[in-house]
Amino acid sequence: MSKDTKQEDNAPTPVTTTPMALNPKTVEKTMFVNKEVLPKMKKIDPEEPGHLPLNEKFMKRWLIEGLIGKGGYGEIYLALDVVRGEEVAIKVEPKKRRGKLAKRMILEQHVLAKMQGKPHVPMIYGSGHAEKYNFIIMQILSINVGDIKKSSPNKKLSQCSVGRIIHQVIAALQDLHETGYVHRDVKPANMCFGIFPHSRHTLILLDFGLVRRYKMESGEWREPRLRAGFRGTTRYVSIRVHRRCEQSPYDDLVSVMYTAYELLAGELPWKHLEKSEEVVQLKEVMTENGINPELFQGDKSVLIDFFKQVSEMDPMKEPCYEKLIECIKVLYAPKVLTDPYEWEESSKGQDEVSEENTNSK
Ligand SMILES: Nc1ncnc2c1ncn2[C@@H]1O[C@H](COP(=O)(O)OP(=O)(O)OP(=O)(O)O)[C@@H](O)[C@H]1O
Repeated sequence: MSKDTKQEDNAPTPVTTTPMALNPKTVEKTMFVNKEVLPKMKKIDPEEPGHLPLNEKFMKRWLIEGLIGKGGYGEIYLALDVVRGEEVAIKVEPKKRRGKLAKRMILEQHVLAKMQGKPHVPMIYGSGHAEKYNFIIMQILSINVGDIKKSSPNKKLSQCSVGRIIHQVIAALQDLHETGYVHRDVKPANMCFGIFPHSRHTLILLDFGLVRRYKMESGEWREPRLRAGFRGTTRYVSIRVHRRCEQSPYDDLVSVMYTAYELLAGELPWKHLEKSEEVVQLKEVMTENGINPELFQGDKSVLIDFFKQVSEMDPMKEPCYEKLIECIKVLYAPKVLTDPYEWEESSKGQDEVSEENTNSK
């Protein structure tokens, strides 16, 4: 569960009927999935109630193969769609939480449905509700960026990978913001790459359970509340969120800024602080009186311009996404978004070796 995340406060949209019709246009063939790139399975504690049973069919169609993700509200399973012979991800959330109807996934499927066709959101193949759960059937993705970082040899990513990740997150947020919503939980664990040769360099933003509408269909911004509840994850939220301000696109971009720092530097300066008041103090030290050079020494200095641009933005205005992208491109030039990432380059050697071994048998 995201630290400090709470129940979404938007009006819910009803879940689609059970199950929503599959859209053949959005169904991607997953028959030739290389199991090596699938997310690692988590152990299921048999004592803990509420899991979907392994090797049984959910809704008579999706054979549950393992647990791949577990948040505070829902669980994500790898499953085989027995009708199409394809691997999918199933996100489930109990319909009731502490006696109340759970709304997060209802809102999430609503926003995901609106965003279908955009390059940086997961494709959804169906959604609805079963006896005890709300569920979303979606495109299966690779391990998340937070776990990629953790498994890299020095627990950080190269400037070139970070630049390309951040470029794509900004593009993902531009699409979401243009639909009228703010994400409110941008962090490395909510970013995954695709698993196919044509999608493995495309970053997908996940977890739309905390979104909030900030502007109307007309483009007019909603009146900000004087005091908003805390939504997000302490490590990545902006100073404004600590101060309980209404979130705007600016706040998502501040989370992108902290994400960039964490991926590049290995950790954020407040990683080991437990109290939210201490975290916000250090965030203030970092940017409140201009960018603090102490915290941007060595390799981190490449982030100074990006930090300046984001932290000097007006939170009440639409961001200039193109300018931010131009600024972050400096980190990965002359590479391009389709070039292999460092983790592929290290596994490429191994793939070649294992292929050679197979061939020589
Ligand atoms: N479609 C997918 N394919 C592969 N892995 C996924 C997919 N969706 C989610 N995951 C994995 O599951 C993890 C949790 O997913 P998600 O954030 O959507 O769940 P959540 O219950 O809303 O979490 P939280 O309580 O942290 O907000 C992600 O970090 C990711 O690693």
